[in-house]
Amino acid sequence: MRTNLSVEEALALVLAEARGELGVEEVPLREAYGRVLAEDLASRVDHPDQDDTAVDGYACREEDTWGASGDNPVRLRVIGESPAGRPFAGRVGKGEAVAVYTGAPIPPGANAVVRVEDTRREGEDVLLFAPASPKDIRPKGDDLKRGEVYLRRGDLLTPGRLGLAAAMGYPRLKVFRRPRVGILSTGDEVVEPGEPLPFGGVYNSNAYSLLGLVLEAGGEPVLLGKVADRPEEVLARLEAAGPLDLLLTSGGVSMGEYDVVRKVLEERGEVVFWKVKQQPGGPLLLARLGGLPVLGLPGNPVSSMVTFFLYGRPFLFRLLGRTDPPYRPLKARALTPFKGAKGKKVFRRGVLSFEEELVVRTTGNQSSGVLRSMAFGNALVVLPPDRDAREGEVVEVIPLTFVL
Ligand SMILES: Nc1nc2c(c(=O)[nH]1)N[C@H]1C(S)=C(S)[C@@H](COP(=O)(O)OP(=O)(O)OC[C@H]3O[C@@H](n4cnc5c(N)ncnc54)[C@H](O)[C@@H]3O)O[C@H]1N2
Ligand code: MOO
Repeated sequence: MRTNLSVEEALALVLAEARGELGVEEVPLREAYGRVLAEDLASRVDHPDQDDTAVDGYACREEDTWGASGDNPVRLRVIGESPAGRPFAGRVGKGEAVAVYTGAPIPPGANAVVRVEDTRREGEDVLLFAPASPKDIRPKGDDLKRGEVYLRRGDLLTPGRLGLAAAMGYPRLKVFRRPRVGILSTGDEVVEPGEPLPFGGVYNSNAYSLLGLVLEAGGEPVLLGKVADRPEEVLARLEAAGPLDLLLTSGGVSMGEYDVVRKVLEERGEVVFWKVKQQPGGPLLLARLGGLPVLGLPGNPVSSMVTFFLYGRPFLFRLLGRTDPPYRPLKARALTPFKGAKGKKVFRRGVLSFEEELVVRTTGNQSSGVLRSMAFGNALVVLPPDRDAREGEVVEVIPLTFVL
């Protein structure tokens, strides 16, 4: 077992456990939001499928309308109309116009459109108070070209991409199966919300903050409850859970020796590393149980969230083959001081905002037991080992991008 790793070494070992490929399933568009695409999608259509109008107005020949103005209107003869979905059958000749509505095909012969608000209808004729513009024509394939790949395997299906898949003509999409992530809590003091809280007890918040994080990262959380101090119980709980792609445990990693999960992992599995030079989250543990990767997250509520965000989330992204990075560091000016730690990389919680430049303020009490810092912070402030940040200094921040 390795110990006292740097954050980078630990992350590399965690990612190395994200082996193999998730199965693929086909889902209708309405169920595909937030899933990860398992195939490249080439457009089945051109969009628009022919030149069409971007405005309501009259399609005509641009050269017939030059010089049109309020004082000097141009008169054209209206020979028909082309609503969206019902193209005009004829051809627009010299001195002629066809009434068109946004999204309608431009009739042959026309090469420009004048907006309806720059016109006045007079029986069979229309008066133009401005010249027609070719800029209000959207060329065929402006948005999508048939055969071109716009969405790729590994792309997260955001609202815009779901719409794009629909626009390309796909009713169903192949997506990766959601990784199943078991969440197991330990600790005699841990009690489910709703139960009476005994003296010294604490409600099981970790299970639910982790559930949210797993969902947000594209996983399927499997709540395994809390285990008492019996190894057989842990194994029975895991067996009943069905197949998992990752197991998260929370608690019992700092002192370790008496902890049931640690005992099971050492006796039945293999501990890859324990302890990372970071704060919070120093006692993080990585193990294997059979083929199952296990992240032993520290019990403190902030520590379990931060370690999942830094290691569990990238693990799931890797397993899903996602094309977007799990987090994107930025630079921001610290408007409050942030305290570092000796020999450890530090992740403080801050509120990031834009006030002429990106700025970040502390969320206040930075104890690993104060969950409010994760509930109301929107960024981690990253300090290298042995470094405090003074007020006014530029620091690295990782936005907590909970996008789904
Ligand atoms: N002598 C030392 N003590 C501690 C060390 C150390 O190095 N030497 N490390 C500290 C650090 S850092 C952390 S983080 C914690 C990690 O503790 P454990 O993972 O062993 O977790 P517990 O002791 O079981 O609990 C810690 C804390 O978190 C609360 N907790 C636990 N589970 C939950 C849950 N599901 N929901 C909400 N809160 C939970 C628990 O009540 C404790 O308050 O160890 C330090 N100690
Ligand atoms: O790492 Mo412990 O995570 O600070 O309280």
